[in-house]
Amino acid sequence: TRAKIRRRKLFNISVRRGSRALSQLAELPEMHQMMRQTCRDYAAKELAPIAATLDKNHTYPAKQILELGAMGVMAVEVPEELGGTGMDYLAYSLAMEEISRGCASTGVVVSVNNSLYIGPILKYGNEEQKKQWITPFTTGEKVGCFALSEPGNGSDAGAASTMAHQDGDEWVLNGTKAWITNSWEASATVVFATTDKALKHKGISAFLVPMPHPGLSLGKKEEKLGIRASSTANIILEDCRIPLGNLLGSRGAGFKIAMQTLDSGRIGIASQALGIAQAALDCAADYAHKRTAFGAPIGKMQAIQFKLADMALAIESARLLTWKAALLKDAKKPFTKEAAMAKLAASEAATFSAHQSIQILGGMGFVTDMPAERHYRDARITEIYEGTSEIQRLVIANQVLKEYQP
Ligand SMILES: Cc1cc2nc3c(=O)[nH]c(=O)nc-3n(C[C@H](O)[C@H](O)[C@H](O)COP(=O)(O)OP(=O)(O)OC[C@H]3O[C@@H](n4cnc5c(N)ncnc54)[C@H](O)[C@@H]3O)c2cc1C
Repeated sequence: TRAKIRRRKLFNISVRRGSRALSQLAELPEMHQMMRQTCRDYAAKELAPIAATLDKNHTYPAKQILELGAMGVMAVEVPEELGGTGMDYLAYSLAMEEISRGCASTGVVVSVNNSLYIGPILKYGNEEQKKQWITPFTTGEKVGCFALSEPGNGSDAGAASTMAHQDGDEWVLNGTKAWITNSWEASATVVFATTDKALKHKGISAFLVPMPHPGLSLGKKEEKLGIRASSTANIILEDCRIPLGNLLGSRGAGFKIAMQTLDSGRIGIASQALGIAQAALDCAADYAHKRTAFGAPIGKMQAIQFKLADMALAIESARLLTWKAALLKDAKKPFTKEAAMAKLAASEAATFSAHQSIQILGGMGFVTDMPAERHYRDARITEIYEGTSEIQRLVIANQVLKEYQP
């Protein structure tokens, strides 16, 4: 009987623990609700009204990034003693969704600073590096970037051809990094370069490089389909010298650092995609109430209702996956598969919803008077960067096959 009671108690505890985690998916803790509401209000008031102009003129949202810094959104996961907000990845995901709902370009600036730049330094940096390379990047005054891709390799990141060799007490970097978000505004970058070519991906190391810096120059700003208020350009390294102490993590650990960074980053991009998808639904549902055809609001027509239902379903399913990936990361459990699933589901929800939103708006969906066409353009990148949809499927399949290893 005692054993039975013990089992029942254990069972109750685990049910209670489980239900606490589950209840986070249904109803967020108070601090998280506050973060979500603050970002939602800010995005509705300060970002949504200017997003079209920022997009049209390719304007970096400098003032808004400073304001987001003051709100604690530029370094959500960074401990308070380093100048950050000291919250978790679920909070970061909520902030990213709401900011991107207002302006997806602003969303990607926030995401690169939080997950791609600060993320690896927080995990692999020593105390001195954290103080020097994280704290000034928590306020929005400085932003960072992440230089992994190259003109010759994106998905196949292990084939990096940028080289780093040691010369006395310095590293000397040579090569070209491609597609680097935030590069034109950044004050520092994490750069991946090969220190030992014979070791292939195990010979890649990560470096911290200040910007601007002698030997580092920028390519032209890419003319993009979407997220046009964020800058994307090559970073060219020609005998770029940095102190030996700017190595991040150990020599040869670069590929692992990059892959782990992208695992986390994908939760941020999933959240950006959710924001775009939600904005597309906001726009379409509002229009469905107001637009009349054949004597009734188009929202009364089942064909339109089914589109709205499918959009809402795709968004809510992807949101649950995204929150689950964030909760696993926060619980320090493996989340590679879930982050890839979240990114895949949310980016496909975004392109699907943006497509349907234009259809619901008809001709008005095709012109810049309404935000639907921008959502459609902005959504597309979420299926490409931080791993294409094909790469997410490979990551998921790898994990699934591991689970079934005979
Ligand atoms: C706007 C923008 C911002 C970006 N920001 C950054 C940044 O800040 N930092 C950074 O380092 N990079 C950045 N990137 C680069 C981005 O991550 C890459 O473009 C992406 O990883 C794809 O690489 P690729 O363009 O070289 O395509 P490729 O790798 O050449 O892929 C071409 C096609 O082949 C498919 N493919 C490739 N390998 C496989 C495979 N094994 N199985 C099945 N299909 C495969 C791909 O899915 C894709 O459809 C950015 C890109 C853009 C467009």
